[in-house]
Amino acid sequence: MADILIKNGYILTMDPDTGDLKKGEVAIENGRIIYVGLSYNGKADKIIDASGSVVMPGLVNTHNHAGMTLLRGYADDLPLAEWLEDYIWPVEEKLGPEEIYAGVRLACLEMIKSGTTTFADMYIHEQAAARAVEDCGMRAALSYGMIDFGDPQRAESSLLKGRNFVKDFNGAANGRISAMYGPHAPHTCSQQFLQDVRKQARKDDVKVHIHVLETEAELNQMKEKYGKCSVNMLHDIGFFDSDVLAAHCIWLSEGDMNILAETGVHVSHDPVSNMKTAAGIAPVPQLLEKGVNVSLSTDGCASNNNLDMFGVMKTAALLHKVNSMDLTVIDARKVLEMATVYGAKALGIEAGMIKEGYYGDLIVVDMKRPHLTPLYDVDSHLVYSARGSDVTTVLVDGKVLMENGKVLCMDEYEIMMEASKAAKKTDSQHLIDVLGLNDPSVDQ
Ligand SMILES: C[C@H]1O[C@@H](n2cnc3c(N)ncnc32)[C@H](O)[C@@H]1O
Ligand SMILES: [Zn+2]
Repeated sequence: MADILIKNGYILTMDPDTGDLKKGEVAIENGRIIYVGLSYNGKADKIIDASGSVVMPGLVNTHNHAGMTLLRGYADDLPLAEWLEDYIWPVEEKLGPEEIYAGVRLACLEMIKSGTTTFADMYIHEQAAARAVEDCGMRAALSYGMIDFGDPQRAESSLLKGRNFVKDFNGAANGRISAMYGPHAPHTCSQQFLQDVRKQARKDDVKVHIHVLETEAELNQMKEKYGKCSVNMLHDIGFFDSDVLAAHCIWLSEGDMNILAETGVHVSHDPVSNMKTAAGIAPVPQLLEKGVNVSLSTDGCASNNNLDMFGVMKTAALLHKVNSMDLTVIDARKVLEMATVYGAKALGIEAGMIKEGYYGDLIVVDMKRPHLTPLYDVDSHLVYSARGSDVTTVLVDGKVLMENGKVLCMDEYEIMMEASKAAKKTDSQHLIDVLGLNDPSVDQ
């Protein structure tokens, strides 16, 4: 007997072997998909009616700093280096594990409500992020953000934090959490430190998550320091392998792209963040052409400023069309693949497709909405017309986290209250109390 049977939906399997099904059924048992087809022959404990909806794999957001929901709108419209160094890094010092827990809970709530089932993260106090992920039921690949700035003592303490995180959380939450090493970037970490991290990751058999060539300033700094760009430096020290997830990858030469393709590095593309911070435009069509696995991501909430992967999908498509002045350069199906299949591949998880044996990580998108009417082409609507708020039901690991728009795995109001309270730790003079935290008549 299946645990859950989803009926009457348009099944966007994203699986080239089966193709999509205009009206199909998906059965889930013990967290895994056990049937995808026209009609399931067995019984199920629970039926989900997906009439008028698309059933698709949950979206995979491959680069986030989830705790940064607390800094949403804290400092905007500033040059990237100034934004990070003068605003974000100093205020992060004020945030402890309890605040980050509240911020990541808020991030998870926002992601679940907009159809993301898995995310990759790199941040401070990451054990608090792991706790939040464990509590809410999402899937995540988490890493402790490590920076040494060339200071051997910082290198040692950072690596220790990273190692402890991997030891404590890789495989946690019944396998929903995987741990990665998260050296911040080639210009904030010394070469020695990057080598040490690389060695440790191989030893522990876990993946590595890093920012690469987000800004032209990084490119110039690297050339000055090493006489070569970040990609060449990382390649020369043997850092690159198919277990590396590199975020941004904007300032790439043709040779750099070839290195990423040859070494099997996965690229996480953050179009909304890159546009907002004016970091540049990653050469995504060229990377895809060379066979690089490019997935999609929001980046942290402070540079986006939300975690809606539907917005990211649309932006990715539009950005590369206008940048190349060729609207065939990236189509809706390719964008959907990047947000599902390629994301799961980057993180090495059996998800991103509705396929027998894969995790029961899927979402239901309601198509009975004015902005989705009429319906000729499902791919087109999902990428160009839909929004995260069209997602009604979300399953992760075969558990229903949201059903018909109601979040079951947490109390929405409480999460917003706790995050708003945590945001007070920033000491910002600009925080506006919309939830009535300071009103004694509001139950706290
Ligand atoms: C893990 C670390 O990464 C920082 N961080 C957040 N957003 C960006 C970005 N766009 N580029 C570089 N670093 C970033 C966080 O502020 C944290 O300190
Ligand atoms: Zn980032």
